[in-house]
Amino acid sequence: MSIPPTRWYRSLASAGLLEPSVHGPARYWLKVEGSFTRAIQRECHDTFHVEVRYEGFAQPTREEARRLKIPLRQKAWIREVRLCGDGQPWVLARTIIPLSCLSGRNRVLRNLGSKPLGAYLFSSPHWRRGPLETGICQPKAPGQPRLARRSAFHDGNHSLLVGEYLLPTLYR
Ligand SMILES: C=C(O[C@@H]1C=C(C(=O)O)C=C[C@H]1O)C(=O)O
Repeated sequence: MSIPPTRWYRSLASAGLLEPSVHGPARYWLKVEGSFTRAIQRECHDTFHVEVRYEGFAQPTREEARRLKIPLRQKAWIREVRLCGDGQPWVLARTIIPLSCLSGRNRVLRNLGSKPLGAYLFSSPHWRRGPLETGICQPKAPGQPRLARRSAFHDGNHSLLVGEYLLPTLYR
């Protein structure tokens, strides 16, 4: 299950002008504050786990590079996971971590494995979340996400970008 091309909007309201379904059952998940991992864990009856689909140095998309203000050809540490509740994938998450973010105390970001990134970001006093964007996906196959959310996290002048793509199983 891969991440489809996505258009990003500064607010839920502006995305809603094109895609009224943002105001449907997914709305809660598009807006929920604090750690998304925690919010998902609260919804599980039984188990929660993070399944790593990809972790390594790769090329961000042009749009991601522009959003992070990094050189267009510079590779970054990219992490793609599935957040699974009660054995089902509920969310696909894609995180872009620029090279400048991987030194010093943040070296651990390369060694997360199945530990949720949110647990690290929200337990550290250094990271602050920027505003939430709303994403409208262009699914290419049945079952792919249609709606997403994204925000940058900042540690001083270092930033990383976390996109969370909601699978219909989460909100239907
Ligand atoms: C940013 C958070 O981290 C979550 C955990 C992720 C991971 O482990 O890669 C990715 C995206 C988020 O859904 C959060 O919990 O808010």
